[in-house]
Amino acid sequence: MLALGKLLELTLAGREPAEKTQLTVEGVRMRWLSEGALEVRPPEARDNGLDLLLSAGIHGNETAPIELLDRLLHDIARGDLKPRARILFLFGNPEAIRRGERFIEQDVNRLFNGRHEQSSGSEALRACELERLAATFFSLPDRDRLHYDLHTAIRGSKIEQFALYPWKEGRQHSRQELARLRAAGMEAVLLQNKPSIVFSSYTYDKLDAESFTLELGKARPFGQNEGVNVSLLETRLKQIIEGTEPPMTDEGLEGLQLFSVAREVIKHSDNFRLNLPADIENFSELKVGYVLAEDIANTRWIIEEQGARIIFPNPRVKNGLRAGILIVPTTDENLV
Ligand SMILES: O=C(O)CCC(=O)N[C@@H](CCC(=O)O)C(=O)O
Ligand SMILES: [Zn+2]
Repeated sequence: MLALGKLLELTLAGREPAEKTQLTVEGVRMRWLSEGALEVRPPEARDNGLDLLLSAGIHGNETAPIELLDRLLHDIARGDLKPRARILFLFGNPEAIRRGERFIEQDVNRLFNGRHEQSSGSEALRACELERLAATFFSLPDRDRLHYDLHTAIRGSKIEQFALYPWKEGRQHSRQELARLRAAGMEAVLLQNKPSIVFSSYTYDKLDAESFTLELGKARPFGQNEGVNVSLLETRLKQIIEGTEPPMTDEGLEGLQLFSVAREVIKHSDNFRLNLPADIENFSELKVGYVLAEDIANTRWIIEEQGARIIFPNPRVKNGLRAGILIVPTTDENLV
């Protein structure tokens, strides 16, 4: 296998490859761009006009998605997977991946859409570099742009695999992309309704990609991901890469649960208290009237919404950041 197919090994060892560009037997060009960043370009005659950004390891302890990208890269480097799409592979936070931690000083996924400019340290620099790599990759005109930012969650979930679909003023969510996600094994999609500072929101908002955060199961260390079943996603990604994806129809949305954000719960101070059991699962339902959280100056987060559920509850985030998202079921009427 070509040395550049071993991007994960290089990243874990903190090494630069001796050769920065390599050609597979199929004429696919692999180009190392920076730590944890590799571009794959099919021969011009085979290029189908799709630019696909696949990122993982934005949180260093979320290893199942990193292993999935590693397998795809190996297949490409061996010539077993024959891309027709241009692809950018990104391992988001190399130092955190090496240490098996979510982050070192600050969460990279709270530093996009310019937030890194108001901050400092290696993770702010990395967010800036990831924005630059994505912007350069998505700068070619007249091409389709797709970004999947792959994650696993801190806790278990009543709905194991789901996507978060960013929001931008004046842009509508795509039915076709939701059908594609359904075929890739996603059981639910959270339709965002305001701007955000995560990586997928940056590529959706600033780079006009169709972008998603995908949650694939519970975060575990390398080699311990038997419980995370990514087979449907892996099959679909291979089809997208090779341009052999079956056509998507409206029926493709069947069985996909849609949610919208009712409120983001923001932690304002060290007095923040979240009234949930430590082992609560994502998508747990909360009854109207329940006091979800309390914060400084007698602030109380009381459930008002029928059918409310919680995802990503985390009272340990830094002040000013999201400590959970309250979501409610929604319909597909606003999709295009
Ligand atoms: O399990 C958790 O609490 C977090 C899992 C995770 O990392 N989720 C992403 C979601 C990004 C988005 O909102 O699109 C994150 O929190 O960064
Ligand atoms: Zn994550």
